[in-house]
Amino acid sequence: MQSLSLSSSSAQFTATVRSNSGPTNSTAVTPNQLRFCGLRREALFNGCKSSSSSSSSSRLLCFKTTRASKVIAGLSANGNGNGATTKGYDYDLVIIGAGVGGHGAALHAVEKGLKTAIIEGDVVGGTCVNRGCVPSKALLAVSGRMRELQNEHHMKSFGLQVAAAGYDRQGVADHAENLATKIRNNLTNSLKSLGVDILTGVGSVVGPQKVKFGKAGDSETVITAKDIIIATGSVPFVPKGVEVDGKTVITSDHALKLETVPEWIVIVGSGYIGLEFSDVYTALGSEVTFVEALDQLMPGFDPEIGKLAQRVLINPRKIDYHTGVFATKITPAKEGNPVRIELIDAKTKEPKDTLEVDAALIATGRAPFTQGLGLENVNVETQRGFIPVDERMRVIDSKGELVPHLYCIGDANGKMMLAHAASAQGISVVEQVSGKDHVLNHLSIPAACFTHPEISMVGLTEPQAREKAEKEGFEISIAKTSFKANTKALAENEGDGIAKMIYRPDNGEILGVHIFGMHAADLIHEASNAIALGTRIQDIKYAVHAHPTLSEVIDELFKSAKVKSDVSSAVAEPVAV
Ligand SMILES: Cc1cc2nc3c(=O)[nH]c(=O)nc-3n(C[C@H](O)[C@H](O)[C@H](O)COP(=O)(O)OP(=O)(O)OC[C@H]3O[C@@H](n4cnc5c(N)ncnc54)[C@H](O)[C@@H]3O)c2cc1C
Ligand SMILES: NC(=O)c1ccc[n+]([C@@H]2O[C@H](COP(=O)([O-])OP(=O)(O)OC[C@H]3O[C@@H](n4cnc5c(N)ncnc54)[C@H](O)[C@@H]3O)[C@@H](O)[C@H]2O)c1
Repeated sequence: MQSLSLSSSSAQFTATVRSNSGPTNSTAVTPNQLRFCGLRREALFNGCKSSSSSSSSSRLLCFKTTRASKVIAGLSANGNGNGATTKGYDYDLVIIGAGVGGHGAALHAVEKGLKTAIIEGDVVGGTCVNRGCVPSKALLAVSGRMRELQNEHHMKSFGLQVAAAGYDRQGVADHAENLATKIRNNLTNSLKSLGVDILTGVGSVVGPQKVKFGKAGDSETVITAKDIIIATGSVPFVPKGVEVDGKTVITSDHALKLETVPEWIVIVGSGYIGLEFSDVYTALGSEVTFVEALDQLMPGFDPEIGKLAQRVLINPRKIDYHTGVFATKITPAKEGNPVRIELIDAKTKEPKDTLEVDAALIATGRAPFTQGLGLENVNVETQRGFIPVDERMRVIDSKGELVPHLYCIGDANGKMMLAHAASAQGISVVEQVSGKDHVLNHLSIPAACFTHPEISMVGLTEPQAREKAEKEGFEISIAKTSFKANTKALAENEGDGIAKMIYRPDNGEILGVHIFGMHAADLIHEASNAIALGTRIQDIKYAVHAHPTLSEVIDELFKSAKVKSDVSSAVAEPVAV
C-alpha cells in the first residue's frame, strides 16, 4: 500500500515555502537551517514501489521552518512572486508535482499572469529529468557512438580506421547523472526566475480548491487556489511474483545508474524502455534476452515498422527472445545462484521455460503515482490507479461528474505516458483556466524510441487506421519512402530506414506517419505539426526542403501520396517579386 507519509524515524521534515520572486524572500529559512534530510524517495512516498535507491538525485532537499502558513499569507497579501492572486485565494493555480508536466504548466501559467505555486515531494524534474528521458538519452548517446566505433565495416566504408573502442563504465554513468543534474538545475532555475513558488513537501487535496502540503501530520500547511492541477506522474510497474533487489533484478530507476554491465541480462517487456536499454546494453557488450508477453516484439509499433526494426535492431545483435510468455516469478541472484526467471505460456498459462541469467530488467510499463492524494475528499475514485479525466483533463468524480477547478495531467491520467504529452496537457489546462477553451489533439503528439537507428511515429498505426476507416466508411492509402534513396542518408552510410504514411486519398488527411531510420525522432515533427494544424497532403507537398537533408525523406513521402482531389487550398496565386 502506498501512503504519502514519512515513516523514517530519522527524518525530520517540516514544510516550507520558497518564494522565488527574488533571492531575498527568506521565508524563515537561514542557511544553517538548510540541510539534506537524507531521505530516499521511498521514504517520502512510503510504500510506493518506485524502487529508487539512494542517490543525490533522489534525495529530498528540505528546509526547517514552522512558519509556512504565515509565509503563505504574506505572499498572498503582498502579491509577491508571479502574477496577482485572484481575490480570496492564496494562488490562482497550484500544481502538485514538479515533473515535466507540472513544470510546463507552471511556466505557461506565469506567461498568462497567473499567480502559481508548485508542490514537489522529491526533486524538481520528476521521472523524465531524474529517472527517465534525460539520463536514458545520455546512455543512448554513448551506445550510439560505441556501436559506430565498434563497427569496423561501417568505419571502413568511410575510409576510416579506428582502434578497438572501449569504455569506462563509471564515466558513462557519470555522463548520465551529470546531464540529469544539469537539466534539473535548469528546470529549477527557470521556475525560480519566473517567480513560481516551489513548495516543498507531499501535496494532497483536502477539499474543493484546497490543498495541503508538507509532512503528513503536524506541520502541514493548507493553501487555497482557484484551480488545482494534479501532476504526480508514475513509477515502474513491477508484476506480482517479481522480486526487485535493485542489483540483479532491477527497474529503469536502477538501470539508469549503470552500476554494472551484466554479461547476460533478461529484459522483461519489449516496449520503449526494453528496446532502448537493449540498445545500451548490447553496445556495452551484454547479451540480451527479451521476454515479451505478446506474440511479437515491440507490439506497440506499427507492425511493418516493428518487423523492419526487428531486422535491424534485434536480429544482427546479441539478442534473443521469447514471445507469448509471461515472467511469473523472478528471484534475484543470491548465495552464488543466478537470477532465476520462470516463464509461462501467455495463453495456456502452462510452465514454458526457466532462465538463469546474471540480471533482469523489468520494463513492463509504469503505474500511476496517485495514492494518498486525498481524492476521496472530492469524491474521485481512480481506475487502476489512474485519475479519470475528460478530453480537457478535467477530473471526473465517481458519479461521472466533473470536479470543478480540478485537473490531472501527465502519467497520472494515463492518456499518453510521454514527457511532452504531460507538458502539452498542462499548457492546455492553463489555456482553459485563463479563459480560452482548448482541447489537445492527442493524435498529433509524436513519440520516438531513441535506438540506433531511431523509431518515431505520430497518429494511427496501419491496423488502427484500417479499423477506423471501416467503421467510418472511408478509404485509406499508404505511401512509403526509403532512406536508401536519400543522398544525406547514403553519405552517412545509413540507408537502413523507411518512412510510411497512412492517409485518406479522398481528402488528403494525414492519419499516421511512422519513421524508422537515422534521426527519425527529429524528422517526425513535420508530420505531427501537419496533423496538429490540420494541414492536408495536397498543401504540404509544395513546401520546399533543403537539399541534401534527411527531411527530403518526408518531402518524398508527401509528394508520393496520391490524393484524388489534388486541389491545394494553400498555394496562392503566383506573385511577382
Ligand atoms: C527510462 C525512461 C525513459 C523515458 N524516456 C522518455 C523519452 O525519451 N521521451 C518521453 O517523452 N518520455 C519518456 N519517458 C516518460 C516520461 O518520463 C514521463 O512520461 C514523464 O516524466 C511524465 O511526466 P509527469 O510530469 O506526468 O510525471 P513525473 O515526471 O513522474 O513527475 C511527477 C512529480 O510529482 C512528484 N509527486 C508525486 N506525488 C506527489 C505529491 N503527492 N506531492 C508532491 N509531489 C509529488 C514526483 O516526485 C515527481 O517529481 C521515459 C520514462 C522512463 C522511465
Ligand atoms: N522514448 C520514449 O518516449 C520513452 C522511453 C522510455 C519510456 N517511455 C514511456 O514509459 C512508459 C513505460 O515504458 P515501458 O517500456 O516499461 O512500457 P511499454 O508499455 O512501452 O512496454 C511494456 C511491454 O512489456 C510487456 N509486458 C508487460 N507485462 C509483461 C510480463 N509480465 N511479461 C512479459 N512482458 C510483459 C508488454 O506487452 C509491453 O510490450 C511507456 O508508456 C512509454 O511511453 C517512453
